[in-house]
Amino acid sequence: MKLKVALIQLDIVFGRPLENINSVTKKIKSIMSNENTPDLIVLPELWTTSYDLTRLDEIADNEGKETTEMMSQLAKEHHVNIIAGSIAKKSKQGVTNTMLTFNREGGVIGDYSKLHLFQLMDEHHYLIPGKEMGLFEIDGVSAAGMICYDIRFPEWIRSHTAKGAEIIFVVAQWPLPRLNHWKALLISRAIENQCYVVACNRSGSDPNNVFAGHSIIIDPWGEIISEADTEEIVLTGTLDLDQVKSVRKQIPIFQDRRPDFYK
Ligand SMILES: O=C(O)CCC(=O)C(=O)O
Repeated sequence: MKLKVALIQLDIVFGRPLENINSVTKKIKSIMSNENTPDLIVLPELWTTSYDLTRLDEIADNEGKETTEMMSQLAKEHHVNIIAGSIAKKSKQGVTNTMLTFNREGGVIGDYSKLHLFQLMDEHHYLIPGKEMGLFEIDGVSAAGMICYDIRFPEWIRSHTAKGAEIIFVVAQWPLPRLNHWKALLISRAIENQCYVVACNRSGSDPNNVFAGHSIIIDPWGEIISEADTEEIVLTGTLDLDQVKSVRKQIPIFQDRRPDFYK
């Protein structure tokens, strides 16, 4: 089983959802007008609003309705799976940083809200954390979604791969000064979980940060399949899911682990 992925590494206009929605729609249509179309498209974290947290009351998506309508329509029209990065989703309880995933029929198959809020970028003052796991199934493959800072918590990712996830999708707004952490953490997560890691970061800057880009696709052996630079790009790659099985057979860490001792 093979899965072709396309990661839209884009610069995001600060606090202007409409402009971002228009430019992402154009990019998705352009990707899907090529001959070699992907099975799956991935967007970065908070791609509609960016980190304009003080204006979330005004610009967060009410129950995620606008994003759901638009992405569902695009997924269905182009018969493509879409991991719609994450958005600021407003509900009665507060605003979450939420990753919505759509299948080729336009159905919502994943709804994961960031568990670990990143204090360095004030998330804990404006957002509430999620309460659910990020597991979903895409074209019959078990996968999980993670949002940016989540990758610093290996136990969170392990709890998903222990339940069968073979691909970890990461959406991010990871700042440039910690680019070395981004790469080291993602490669480590791939090696220790013997899974694909598909990570889409943003490029450009906002009033407070310059972002790293360097979206990346890593195989279950920890090898980099493709990697972006800092600029806007559509990064593509093909995942061969048989490789997950063969690496897990060669070094059977899921059989050998001793969770009873990990307290
Ligand atoms: O952990 C980091 O260094 C970056 C995390 C981050 O930027 C985020 O979660 O938005």
